[in-house]
Order: sequence, then C-alpha cells, then structure tokens
Amino acid sequence: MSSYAYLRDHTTIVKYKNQSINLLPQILGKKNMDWELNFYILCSTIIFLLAFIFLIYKKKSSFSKYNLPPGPNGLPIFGNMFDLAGSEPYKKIASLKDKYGPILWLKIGPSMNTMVIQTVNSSSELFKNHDVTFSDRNIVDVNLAHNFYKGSMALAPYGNYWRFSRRICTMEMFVHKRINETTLIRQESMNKMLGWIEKKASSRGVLEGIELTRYVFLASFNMLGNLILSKDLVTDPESEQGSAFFNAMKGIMEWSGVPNISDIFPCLKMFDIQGLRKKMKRDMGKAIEITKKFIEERIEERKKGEENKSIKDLLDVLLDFEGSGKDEPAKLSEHEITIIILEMFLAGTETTSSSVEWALTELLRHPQAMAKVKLEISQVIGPNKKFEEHDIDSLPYMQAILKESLRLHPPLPFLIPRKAIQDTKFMGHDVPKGTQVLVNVWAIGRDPECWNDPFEFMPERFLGSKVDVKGQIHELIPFGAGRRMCVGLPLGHRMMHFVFGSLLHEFDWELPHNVSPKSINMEESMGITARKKQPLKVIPKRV
Ligand code: HEM
Repeated sequence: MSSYAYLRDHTTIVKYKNQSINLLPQILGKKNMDWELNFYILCSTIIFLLAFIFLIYKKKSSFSKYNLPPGPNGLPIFGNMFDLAGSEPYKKIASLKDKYGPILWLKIGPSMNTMVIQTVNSSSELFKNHDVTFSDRNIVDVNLAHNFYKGSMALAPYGNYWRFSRRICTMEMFVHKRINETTLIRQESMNKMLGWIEKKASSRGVLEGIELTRYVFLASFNMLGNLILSKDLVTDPESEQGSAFFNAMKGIMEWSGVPNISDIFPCLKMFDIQGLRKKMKRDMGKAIEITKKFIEERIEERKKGEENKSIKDLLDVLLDFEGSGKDEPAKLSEHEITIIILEMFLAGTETTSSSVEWALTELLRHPQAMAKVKLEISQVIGPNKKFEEHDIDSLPYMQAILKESLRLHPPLPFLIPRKAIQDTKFMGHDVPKGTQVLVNVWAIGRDPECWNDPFEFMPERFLGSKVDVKGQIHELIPFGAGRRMCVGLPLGHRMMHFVFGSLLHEFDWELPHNVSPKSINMEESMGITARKKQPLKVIPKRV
C-alpha cells in the first residue's frame, strides 16, 4: 500500500541520481525529438528552479516562527534526503536518537516536513494525548492511479468514510466471532500450502532450499481470497501465468514500495521520471478490471439464484450494504467495493508472510529456541493430529517467539505514516499542520530504557509478561496503536500463528549445506514491508 511509502526519501536519492543523470541525455538526444519539446523542458526547468528558490525562501521565513523539534541540518533544496539513503532507513534514523533525542525533525526535499518518534515515551505521548491530531494520512503520487485513494480505508482522511469502512470490514472479517466461524476456510488453504511444500520436499532440487515466504504469501493470499470472494485465487504455486490477479497485485505492491522522486519534488510529477505512475496505472488497472469481473459474476449468480453459500463473504456484505446516507453512504459504489477488496489483499498478505519468514529465520539462528518450540508443539498437539487454530492459545512459547520476532523485525518499521491535521504543540515543540509523522517501531523495539539486551533474540522475556501486540502497551507496537492501528490485527495475528505453528508441526527445517545459522544474511530491504533482502531458503523434512 503506497502510503507505506513515506521513506521514498532516501533510496530515491540514489535512484534519482542514477536515473536523472542517465536518462535526461537519452531523452534529450532522441533524434526525432522535436525542438518545441526541448524548449518546453528548458523553460519548465527554469521555472521550477525559480519556484524552488521562492518556495525555500517562503518556507524558511514561515517556519522561523516555529519551535520545531531538533534534527540534522539538511542541504538546500534536498533537505535531509541524502542523510537517509539506503535500504534500512529506520536504522539510520534510529542512530540519530543519541544526538537529537526522542523526537527528530527532518526535511525531505523542499516541502516534506517529517517528525520521527524514536522512543517508547514519545510514542506513548503521541498515542495517549495526540492520537486524533496525527490521524490523517499522506497521499503519494502512485496512490492517485485510478483514484485508488478515493476508496481506500488506509489512506482515507480521519473522517466519516474511514470510520464507516473500518466498521464494515471489522464486522465482516475481524471480530472474533467472525474469525471463529471462518476457521475451516483457512484450514483448507493451509492444507493446500502444506501439500505444495510436501511435493517440493520430495523433488530433486530441494537440497538448495525452498523459498518459504513464497508459499506463505500464496497461502495468505488464498485465505483472504476465500474470506473475501469465496475463491482460491492461486491453485498452482509453480505457474504464475494462471493468476493474472496475483501478478497484478504483486506489481502494485512493488511500485508502492519504490521511493518516488515525484513525491519529494512535486513539481516533477508531470514527468513521472521513474515511470512509477505509468506502471502503477497498468497494474492497478488490471487488478481493478479483474475485481470488477468478480463483482459482475457475483451479481449475475445472484440474479440467477445460483448462490449457495452458508457464510456470506466480504463481497456479499459490501454489495448488500444499505446505509443512512448521512454519516455513511446509502450504497457503496462499484469503485469503493473494488478498492476495499484490493486493499485487504495488499495489506494482509506481505505483512503476514514477512512476519513468518523472520520468525523462522530467527529460529534457525537459535537452535535451542527451535528445539524448545518444537517440543512444546509436539506435547500440546501430538504426532497424528493437524495443527488447528484453537491450539494457538495453549502454546505460550510459540507466541513469545512471534512477539520477539516482531519486536526485532516489525514488517512496517515506520507504521503507515500519519499526518498532522492541525498545528499542534508536541512535547514542547511546534508541529505544523500537514507534517508527516513516522513512528520508528524498529527503534522503539530496541529502546534500552525498556528492553534488557535489546539486540538479542530472547523469546523468554515474554513468558509470564503482560506485554502483547494489541496497541495498549507502547513498547511493542508492530500493528500500530491508537485509532489508525491495524484493523486486520485479529485476523493477521491468527493467520500468522496458524501458518507458523503448522509449518513447525509438520516439518523439520534445515538450512542448505552452504549456510550455517551464523552466516544467514540478516539484511533488510524496505519495500512495501521491511523484508529479508535475501529470501530465506530452507529444506523441509517431514517430521
Ligand atoms: C502480521 C500481519 C500484519 C501486520 C504486522 C500489520 C501491520 C499494520 C500496521 C503497522 C498498520 C498501520 C498502523 C498505524 O498506522 O498505526 C496497519 C494498518 C492496516 N492494516 Fe495491517 N497488518 C497485518 C495484517 C493485516 C491484515 C491481515 C489486514 C486485512 C486483511 C490488514 C489491514 C490493514 C488496514 C486496512 C490498515 C489501515 C488501517 C487504517 O488506516 O485505519 N492488516 N497494519
């Protein structure tokens, strides 16, 4: 989801440097390019430069009256964006905490003012006393493709549409009663995933290791497909051709995660220098087209009376919705239904699969923890039974492992950026309206004020502890906190534990011969989530 894109600041820089320097001469040198276009580009460049200088001057004078939080001096025009280059920006920003304290001020490009929350105390202050003030979201360039932002809950301004869409999705998919009613649906998707892995485990190439996250991603995709559309969307993990929808969604996720020069320099938007808007339009267009077909098919089935489902899925609920027309719509438009559906897939798949991948990676690095959790699972479930969702509550050590892994590897290390609705005073500083707010969950999970040995993987720290991920205790907030915290938490939490537990129960996991626990590459790469840069490769062995 592209508001997960706030960081576009840093790596953009590198890309910006590479691309603009390389591309412009090519563009300008095209033989058939007509001189009017050259003239147009030249004039635009001059106008933009003048506009920059004017903007900087104006901003400087208007901001001098504010007592802003502290932060490093940036370069003219580019601000702090060069300070933030790299694929793990949250780490770089965390390292500025010692010098600048619990809140940090950054200026990215000429106009993107950003406040970063770096400690447990400052995040508590934000969520307890300023949650509403910081409850808007930033819309970035790729969100404009096909008006995605207009139907989106995650990008909606704090207001009626956001409230309504959150309520309807919660009632249909995320309340505990609903989650319990749909257990069997997830079990079927799980069985399919285990079958795919089993097949792969007996294939020739298995000793090189399988890319586990791919299977978890597909299983999450199918679980959501069944809850939302009553369909398996991927039937064969080896063939992606069969799944145009899956490919389009992968594309959307990819373009959402790439930092975009258009967001830092809005005056360059029209050039779409990296081609991201174009790619997003293509893939979003495809995903929308396919989702509309699902909707039309459903309407046809209903007309013919062919529907024979015992449980209504999300699509049924959205189609049937009738509201008061006052603080909620009277009916949902086709566009809104389409975007709500797409957003559930975008928000729920990569987050879940990335969490499971990190947790298994940590276990492979810590064989004692692996042995302990396998013992716990085998004692609770026994050898001849499948792992079921209700087993999760009886597995405190497995839960502790997932908490510890989310502490060290939050899939959204800056949450989804928020935006100040109005000018406000925060911890003695002025924060102007429109400021982007990043909560550095990565830094908070390592805050030495709260955690002993913060860089160590020690699941035991959660045994007998009241700390959970539900957003009330601000030490551990991988799902966020406050009004905009993850709406899918109950389902995401359940899916993540179910998949992780099933993988551990059904298989022993080993590293390929050329990798040892100590040599596993732990680098991260920030796209739509902070993923492992090198996907984990593991060898499954039937228990
Ligand atoms: C391990 C799994 C997941 C993690 C770690 C996660 C994490 C997050 C985080 C950090 C946020 C931003 C919170 C904030 O800004 O304070 C968020 C928002 C959101 N998540 Fe999740 N999520 C997960 C699974 C899911 C699932 C399964 C769904 C739906 C099927 C989902 C749907 C959403 C939506 C729609 C929002 C936007 C909420 C709003 O703006 O009001 N998430 N998630």
